[in-house]
Amino acid sequence: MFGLIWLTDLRSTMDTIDLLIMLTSAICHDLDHTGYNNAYQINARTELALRYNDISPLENHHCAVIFFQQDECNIFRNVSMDQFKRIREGIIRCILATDMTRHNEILNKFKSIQPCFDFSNKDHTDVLMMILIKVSDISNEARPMEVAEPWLDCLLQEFFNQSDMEKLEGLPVTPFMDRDKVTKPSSQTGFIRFVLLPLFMELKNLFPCLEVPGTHVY
Ligand SMILES: Nc1nc2c(ncn2[C@@H]2O[C@@H]3COP(=O)(O)O[C@H]3[C@H]2O)c(=O)[nH]1
Ligand SMILES: [Zn+2]
Repeated sequence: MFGLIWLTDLRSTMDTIDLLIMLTSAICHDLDHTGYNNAYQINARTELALRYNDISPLENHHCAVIFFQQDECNIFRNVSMDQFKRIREGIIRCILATDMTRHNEILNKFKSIQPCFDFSNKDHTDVLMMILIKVSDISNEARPMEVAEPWLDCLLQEFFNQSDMEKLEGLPVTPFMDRDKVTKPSSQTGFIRFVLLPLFMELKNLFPCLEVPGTHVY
């Protein structure tokens, strides 16, 4: 997120509260993650799923953890009431946008406003902020291989751990997490082609400076 803000020079088009919202959301967006995704939470009827009525249980939890912090851990203790209201609303919007079941909804919204994007229109910048946190969230593959691959290995380990648990508990097995069906290349080619690139390409259309010369994707 920090890199994206710099590369797209958002400091000249968005105000500092929005930058604070984006950076804080990026840092906190997976706070206290259990390592099991929403589908598991819902199918296993975990405490989180019950608490949040199956509605983005993880993302609701990550976000709530931020605002439960008190005293010296409350990073908002010095902001005014009005600023707090705006920051809280923005962080909730950004973190809830990281639920991948909302991927197409948010991407389509961005596509529809893209031709007439206006930085002074709050509806537009709200969608852009959701897109930026989504891009940051799934951007591991945009990093050099020696940085990305160890993190990918951790991700696949987490996936396989979940599908093993689903098998053990007799729950529906999440296909893209099944060690008997997924390999590292098959997982990544599908994810990059169908999820990552369509999202990244839309952001590049708004910010052509994000395209690295000589890497045009057709
Ligand atoms: N297969 C695959 N999935 C990814 C990759 N990066 C992010 N994701 C998925 O996108 C999800 C975004 O939200 P989470 O961080 O909860 O969990 C993440 C993973 O399920 C990747 O490089 N490969
Ligand atoms: Zn998440």
